[in-house]
Amino acid sequence: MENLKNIIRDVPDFPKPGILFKDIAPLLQNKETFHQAIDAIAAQWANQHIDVIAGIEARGFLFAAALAYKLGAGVVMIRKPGKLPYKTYSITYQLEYGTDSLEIHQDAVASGQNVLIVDDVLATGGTMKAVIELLQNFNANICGLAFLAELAFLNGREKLSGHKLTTLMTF
Ligand SMILES: O=P(O)(O)OC[C@H]1O[C@H](OP(=O)(O)OP(=O)(O)O)[C@H](O)[C@@H]1O
Ligand SMILES: Nc1ncnc2[nH]cnc12
Repeated sequence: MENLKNIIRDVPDFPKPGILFKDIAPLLQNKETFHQAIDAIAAQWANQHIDVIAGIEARGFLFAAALAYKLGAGVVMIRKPGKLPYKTYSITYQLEYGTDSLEIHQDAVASGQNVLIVDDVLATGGTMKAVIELLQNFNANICGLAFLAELAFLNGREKLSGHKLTTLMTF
């Protein structure tokens, strides 16, 4: 796992001064590290009978689709405002660098389905907390939260207590 961690690039002052951005692009574009990351996250969630994987736009989509294929699940898109064509539920939340909103189709998840929520990076936890709230619109079972990487110094995990949470690496 050290090679996965080492390939993530630090970009200071992006997207705002004072933010140290963890750029996962090098991990994605390398065929060995991308494959290794997907296999390792999938292994953490094998045999959990997951029906759908909810991926968070944009980088979360890359992991959600690959993991869903690997685990035999469907994919649900959680998107930035105004992108989804059908009726939506919406939520506004605080980000490490501003506020944002997310939306989901009102028929995205069926009653009783097992849902895994996936994103690339856990920072303050604001995004994932909002997505958990968004999923309260459905009578679904949130199996857990899967991340590639956690920025532990931002204590995002504290906002997500009560849910099974996995990450491949911690900064
Ligand atoms: O834990 P938090 O503090 O909420 O931050 C984590 C979120 O921030 C990033 O998304 P971003 O909004 O930068 O979108 P992107 O994937 O479209 O680049 C990342 O992909 C997570 O979704
Ligand atoms: N510092 C950071 N690096 C990468 N993705 C992020 N999402 C929120 N904060 C981030």
